[in-house]
Amino acid sequence: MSEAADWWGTAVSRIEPDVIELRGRPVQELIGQVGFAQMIWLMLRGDLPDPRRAALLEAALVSSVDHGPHAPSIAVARMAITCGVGLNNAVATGVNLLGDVHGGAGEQCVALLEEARACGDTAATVARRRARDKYLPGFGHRFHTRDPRRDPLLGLVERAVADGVVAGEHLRVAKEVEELISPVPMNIDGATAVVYAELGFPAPLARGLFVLGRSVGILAHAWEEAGQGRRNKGPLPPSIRPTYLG
Ligand SMILES: CC(C)(COP(=O)(O)OP(=O)(O)OC[C@H]1O[C@@H](n2cnc3c(N)ncnc32)[C@H](O)[C@@H]1OP(=O)(O)O)[C@@H](O)C(=O)NCCC(=O)NCCSC(=O)C[C@@](O)(CC(=O)O)C(=O)O
Repeated sequence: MSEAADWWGTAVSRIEPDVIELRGRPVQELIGQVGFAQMIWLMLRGDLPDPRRAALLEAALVSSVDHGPHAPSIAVARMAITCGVGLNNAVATGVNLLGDVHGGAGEQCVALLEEARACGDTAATVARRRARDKYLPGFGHRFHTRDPRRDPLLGLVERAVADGVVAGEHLRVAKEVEELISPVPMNIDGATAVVYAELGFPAPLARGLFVLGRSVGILAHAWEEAGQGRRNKGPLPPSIRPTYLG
């Protein structure tokens, strides 16, 4: 193959006149046959998951869709749309707020679970990590003392472990961490990280997958806000002035 043809060489898709193949499968065979969670798996990993694994992935995506205008990623998207930008800009604004502290901590949480698993001593791993940073990724919440998304997600993983679908090692370690830092609760980044790690997704994809799920809620909120017709809506009602500290 020539250097020019190799420039964007990809194993993800093959597009030729009248041909669209995604991960080696003609798109005609995918449309109407494959669910969106399966499609995400196929595109990221190159194969199709069995229905149990696809259902776990879908559950994690569903659980991270929305957390209302309290959540920074939702609030900024709503604010953005009132400034006259397009829906795509509003969605990008919300997605751009997902990071180490909000919605993106799944990446570091998977790494933490891997580290504890490899070390074989979760308490030692937690102590080592907390000596560097008092906040462990995937744990803690601004107002939930028990995140309502945790139990259903971990319950699904427990069932998958019982049925031999996943190994359960990341689940075990995550529960040990939670116990060690109790009462700090596991949050949604942590619970989805358990699912993604059990399914074998590399750590950075835990963040990428959270972005996909949350994009749905961001879009819904931006669309609703657009319909309310407010213009140039700031973070506070105009009657409330930030305290001047000068
Ligand atoms: C999330 C938050 C900033 C909350 O802080 P908070 O303000 O509540 O905690 P603080 O007041 O700082 O701490 C009080 C006491 O608990 C201790 N403590 C707290 N967290 C601890 C922890 N992780 N490991 C050990 N110890 C901890 C701390 O050391 C202190 O102890 P002490 O000093 O002795 O008093 C914090 O946990 C944190 O950075 N987590 C790690 C990053 C992470 O996982 N991010 C994902 C969060 S989920 C999300 O983004 C999605 C969301 O749910 C968002 C939404 O809507 O909110 C949605 O769906 O959109």
